[in-house]
Amino acid sequence: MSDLHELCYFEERPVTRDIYLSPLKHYLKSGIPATYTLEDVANYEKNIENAEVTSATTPLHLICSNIPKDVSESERNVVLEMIDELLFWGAGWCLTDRNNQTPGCILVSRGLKDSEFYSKIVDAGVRAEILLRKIEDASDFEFVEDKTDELVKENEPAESEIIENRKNIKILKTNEDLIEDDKADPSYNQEAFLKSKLEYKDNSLLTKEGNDGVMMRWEENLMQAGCDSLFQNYQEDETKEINVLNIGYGMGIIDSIIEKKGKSLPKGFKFTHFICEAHPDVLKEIENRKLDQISNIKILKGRWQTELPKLLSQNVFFNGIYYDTYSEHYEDMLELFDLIVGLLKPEGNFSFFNGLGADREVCYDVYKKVVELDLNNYGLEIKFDTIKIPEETLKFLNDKSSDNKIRKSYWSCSFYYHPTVTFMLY
Ligand SMILES: C[S@@+](CC[C@H](N)C(=O)[O-])C[C@H]1O[C@@H](n2cnc3c(N)ncnc32)[C@H](O)[C@@H]1O
Repeated sequence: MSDLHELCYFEERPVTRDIYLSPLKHYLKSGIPATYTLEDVANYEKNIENAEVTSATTPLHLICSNIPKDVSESERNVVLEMIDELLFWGAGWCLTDRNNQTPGCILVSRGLKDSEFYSKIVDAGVRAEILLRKIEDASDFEFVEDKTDELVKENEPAESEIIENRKNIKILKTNEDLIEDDKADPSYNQEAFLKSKLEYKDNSLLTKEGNDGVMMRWEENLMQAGCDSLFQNYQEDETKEINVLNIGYGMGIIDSIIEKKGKSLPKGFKFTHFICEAHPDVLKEIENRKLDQISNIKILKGRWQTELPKLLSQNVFFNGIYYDTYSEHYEDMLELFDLIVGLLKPEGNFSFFNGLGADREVCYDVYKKVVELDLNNYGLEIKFDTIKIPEETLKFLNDKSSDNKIRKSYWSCSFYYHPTVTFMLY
């Protein structure tokens, strides 16, 4: 073990600046990388060069594993400064150790989720995600390329990155998974998805070839919460013309709930329910269910990217908009926000299926903040309600047995952050 790593076990108490922080600063300033791992040390001691890296147990992992349970206030401040120092020198907030844990995951498993240590990791994640996006945007311009390379080295995790798959769910991929990355996968690539065959079976909508869950019945109470958000302020609409838009029909769960709600509106309200859907097999199902023959339902056949701009020019405005698609990415959501601000009535509400980062709690918390910052840029604010995911649902979703019809599980958090978005200045 190196001297740097040894510091992170807090064997000597109390934890003071002199014993811990000063030497840590010294090691980092003298060139030891903040991402120097136990695995690097082991390879060095065995004289192994260019070893394939499969895990990264960094000083930040060790600190998170070893913060004493009985840490005093002054010790806590020193540990927080050590975390700050490591993050300043580029310690990766989302690197994974041999147990596939990030530093934040370790804090969660030790019951330290409500601590300042955890907040620091989450804030570092938010900064890194936003910075990376800016760098990606800036790399379109040649004149900034050299500088951004340096920034990437300093801030980008070396061996893992956040990517997204189905339903906008951002997942942390480690180096092993990255090799497997398949851009032609319908759960990742929208063009491939729209060409793939889908089938409705076992209370789910699945891709025929891959058995990936596009939509599943367990999300019913999340859809109920989504619908509740859309109708939150309809009483304030003086025109009494209530328009609700659902983007992505899937199994039509939220649409059935929206229809029921529409029927229960007080007399005098004129209710129209718009559904935007792009997949041919789902459009066929909509036809089979004869939804296009219901007078207050309007089906927008095509991708929202094509259909919603048309509404803008027709001056249609919405009391509620819900977004839940498949095989789209966070960048698509950012594009959608441009349209949301144009389509939402001033008292309107927007909500979406929130799978952003949901494969592990720390990523889910990072994206809870990232999306808030992005929406704030549009003059929108977001409120989250936490909904518990039942144990049996989690067990079913993560069941690896051959009986389970879904190929890949897409949910592992024991709770769901349900979002409701409104204009700040309303
Ligand atoms: C997860 S399902 C929606 C489930 C729905 N919320 C429910 O309650 O059953 C996603 C749906 O979005 C559709 N979709 C995917 N990308 C789309 C796009 N760009 N525009 C419109 N619909 C899209 C898919 O075909 C699929 O039917």
